[in-house]
Amino acid sequence: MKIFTTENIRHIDRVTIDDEGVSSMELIHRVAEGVVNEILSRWRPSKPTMVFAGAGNNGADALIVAKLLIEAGFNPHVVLINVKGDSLSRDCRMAREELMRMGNVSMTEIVHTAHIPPLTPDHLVIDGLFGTGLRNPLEGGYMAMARYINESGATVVSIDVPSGMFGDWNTRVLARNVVHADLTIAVQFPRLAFFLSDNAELVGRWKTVDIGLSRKAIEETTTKYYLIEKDDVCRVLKRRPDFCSKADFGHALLFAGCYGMMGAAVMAARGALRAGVGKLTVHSPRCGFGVIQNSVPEALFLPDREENVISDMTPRFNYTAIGAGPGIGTNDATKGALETLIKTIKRPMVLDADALNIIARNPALIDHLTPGSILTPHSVEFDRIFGSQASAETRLLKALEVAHKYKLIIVLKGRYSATVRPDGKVFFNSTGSSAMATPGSGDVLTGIITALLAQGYKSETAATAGVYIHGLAGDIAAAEEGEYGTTAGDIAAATGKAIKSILGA
Ligand SMILES: NC(=O)C1=CN([C@@H]2O[C@H](COP(=O)(O)OP(=O)(O)OC[C@H]3O[C@@H](n4cnc5c(N)ncnc54)[C@H](OP(=O)(O)O)[C@@H]3O)[C@@H](O)[C@H]2O)[C@@H](O)CC1
Ligand SMILES: [K+]
Repeated sequence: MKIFTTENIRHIDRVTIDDEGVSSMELIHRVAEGVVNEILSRWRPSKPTMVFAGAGNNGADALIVAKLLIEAGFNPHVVLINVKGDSLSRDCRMAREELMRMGNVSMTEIVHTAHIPPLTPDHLVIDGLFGTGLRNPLEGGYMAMARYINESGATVVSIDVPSGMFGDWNTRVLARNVVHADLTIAVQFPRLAFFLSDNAELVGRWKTVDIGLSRKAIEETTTKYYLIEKDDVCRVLKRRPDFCSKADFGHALLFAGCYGMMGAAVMAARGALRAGVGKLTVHSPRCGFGVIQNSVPEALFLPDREENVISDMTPRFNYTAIGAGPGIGTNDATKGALETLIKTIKRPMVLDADALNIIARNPALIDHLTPGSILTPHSVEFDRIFGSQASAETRLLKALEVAHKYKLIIVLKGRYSATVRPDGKVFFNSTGSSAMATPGSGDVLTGIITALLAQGYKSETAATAGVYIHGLAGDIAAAEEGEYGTTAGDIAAATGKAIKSILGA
């Protein structure tokens, strides 16, 4: 699914109104119906409800929501901001008239000074103060109103975006000056800001309401941001031919493990095997022999000459893909071995965990990475290499810059892992949950992506499909084991089921 910027959405909205002859009032009604359906599925009409409406079309949406709630038996109190009595947009004025025709509407219209009726924690707030027409971060009375709503402890449903938050970038915005929603119901599309962890507490849970914006305009409008969904992965995953052998599915090499961290090698190996690699070699220190042979007997074991750490990463065979990092530690011998590997290898690799920590200690290595190499850092690992970032937003922007500069694929791991490509495109992942915040989870991902690379998928595809498969495997595992009990082993074990469900076989 495309994720559009606010500017894109305004354009699509305009085309829908101008070319397809749908009136903006009709669109406002569709938004309001969608919002009210969500409310009716959660709360009874006896719920004390206050609707906050701003002067623009976000306010118009809110006023029609109030009307529909009254029709459904609710008794909402409406607070409408109409500075000096003449600031309402045309649609907001029409929505106000439509609401007032209901008669007996309980309303406070703020014209000069704000006097807001008391809000209690028992209240349901419908937040239609500001949507995508926000020009600057909230100040003065608007800011005070957002804070008042937040401090009330009421349950908040925001229309389109939490008021005070921009749909795209929020570098200049302070969280406490934005309405904190429990549920945000976005018009047609989720916003870029929803996928950045900084905004999670503002957006709450989110849903979209389909208001039938122009299909043609949606198709024709280009964007750099996407949400990866099942169909996208299904389209790129190749089905296996009837006549095939393991030789058709590549030979991957994993440099993984050290004394005390052999489990990371096991997790990566299991992920790779469940992701369909034809042949897998695990290169670990000698101490890992029994561990690998016993727990992943399907893999070949290649012992390092050292007992406890990897000291040599010279590939002795033309492997179709190499992954390095899980559990290797940052010992000097391993550091030297990885540096040599990075400087000599001419094909894209997957680098994770301690491989990233080693790069962080010698950032000049980045220049030697083969274009198309895939780095899979979580936020701390990313910052160690590319410098401390103030927010998830600046981290994403930095990732875009370095992915372009060094021609790398960077997977920023998190709730919505973002795969950032050299061409400036960002693919947010839609699968996975907090159940995957468990040791070894990232090692499984390294194994999956390395296995896809080994099978001949391009780096970009291996990364985005790998992240989706990994998240779906996490969802399948969590359905059995729950958010506390899911382990990396469960995620690895569910990887095959995830691929099966994507392919629909
Ligand atoms: N996408 C779609 O297809 C559809 C979208 N729809 C809905 O429309 C919403 C967008 O509506 P919108 O453009 O009227 O803007 P909105 O957010 O209501 O605010 C504008 C008002 O705020 C004011 N203002 C701005 N910044 C301010 C500040 N810092 N401090 C104080 N004031 C400030 C601004 O003042 P002005 O700039 O005019 O001086 C103006 O009065 C969108 O989010 C969605 O809910 C649906 O209805 C139908 C289909
Ligand atoms: K809003």
